[in-house]
Amino acid sequence: MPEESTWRSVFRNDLFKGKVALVSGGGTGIGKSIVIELASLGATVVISSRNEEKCHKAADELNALGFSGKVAAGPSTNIRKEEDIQKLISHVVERYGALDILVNNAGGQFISDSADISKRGFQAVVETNLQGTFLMCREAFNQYMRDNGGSIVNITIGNRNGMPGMMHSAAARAGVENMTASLCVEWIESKVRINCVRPGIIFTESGFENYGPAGEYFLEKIVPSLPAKRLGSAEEVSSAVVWLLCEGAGYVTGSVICVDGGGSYVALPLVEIEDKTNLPTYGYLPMKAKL
Ligand SMILES: CCCCCCCCC/C=C/C(=O)SCCNC(=O)CCNC(=O)[C@H](O)C(C)(C)COP(=O)(O)OP(=O)(O)OC[C@H]1O[C@@H](n2cnc3c(N)ncnc32)[C@H](O)[C@@H]1OP(=O)(O)O
Ligand SMILES: NC(=O)C1=CN([C@@H]2O[C@H](COP(=O)(O)OP(=O)(O)OC[C@H]3O[C@@H](n4cnc5c(N)ncnc54)[C@H](OP(=O)(O)O)[C@@H]3O)[C@@H](O)[C@H]2O)C=CC1
Repeated sequence: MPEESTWRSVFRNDLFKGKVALVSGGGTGIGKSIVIELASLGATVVISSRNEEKCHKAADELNALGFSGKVAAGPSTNIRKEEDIQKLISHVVERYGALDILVNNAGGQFISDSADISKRGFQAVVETNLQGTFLMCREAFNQYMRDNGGSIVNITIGNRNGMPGMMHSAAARAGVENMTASLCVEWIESKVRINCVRPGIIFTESGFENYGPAGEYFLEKIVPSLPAKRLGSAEEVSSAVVWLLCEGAGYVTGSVICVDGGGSYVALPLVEIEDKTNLPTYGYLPMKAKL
């Protein structure tokens, strides 16, 4: 047991006191839950997304709940646009004097068979999730973290077994995870740590609203196949994010934490596959039809 005078748990209320954080997509769902954690632990948090009004509403709501003044909406930002990102990062650095923490949570996709995804559709998803995350990281590094250090978490998606029906997003997020592996080495000299959190299926009203009946399919078909037998909560994601961001994770960089109730380790029925043998067999022993 360490001496009492030197003992201090990493889990304490002022963990992020004096820190300035930026959470993209922080006005809704998982992002909002990350904002609540960071502000509760003392950080000043800027949130941004395309819909500025939504971010102002969320900031007002959270400040009224007791985070008085700790949460602020930044300018409207589409992470598909480089100039929006440059303006957002300079806004944070100029107005708050720092950018210690960046959470790249903004992202999304539509559900589609891969054969039906147009070039524009594929580009839109890659620009949002891979290019957008890269440009946010690059600007945060160039405008602040290169000289001052910092911590970055990128939110990805449960893509270990691919993701039939959301191929474009799973591929883009795999790119984010590999980019993270490169950046963690390139930027360690600047004392920048960068990690990913890979959520499985997390219930957020905002997220599921996008999917209509496809969202219902997820709930009905996939949940019973999940080892945890339930969806995850936004709070279960945000608690992993704040741990990665905090000083207690000081030796963790380039890693990916799965928050998925074990979903990565089973084959999920993400698409219906017709019950007939349609892959031709190569071999000499006669096989029974169903084996
Ligand atoms: C453990 C394991 C767990 C495994 C299981 C894991 C489950 C994961 C569950 C994940 C949940 C979430 O991510 S929840 C988060 C959900 N939230 C979101 O997705 C919101 C953000 N998404 C978006 O904004 C959109 O999806 C995105 C495509 C990125 C941008 O859309 P925009 O309309 O702005 O794009 P545009 O530039 O106007 O359109 C470009 C083209 O995109 C295509 N396109 C856009 N929307 C389309 C649509 N609904 N259906 C078809 N095609 C579409 C068209 O081809 C468009 O071209 P034209 O036709 O020529 O115009
Ligand atoms: N819920 C789930 O099961 C899972 C979610 N994820 C990922 O977690 C993140 C949060 O999802 P969740 O909270 O569920 O859903 P939300 O729809 O609430 O979150 C997505 C956020 O991203 C913002 N956003 C989307 N596109 C852009 C853009 N081009 N520029 C700037 N902001 C953008 C949205 O705001 P606005 O529309 O105002 O721009 C919104 O606030 C997303 O990246 C999602 O893909 C990953 C795995 C599973």
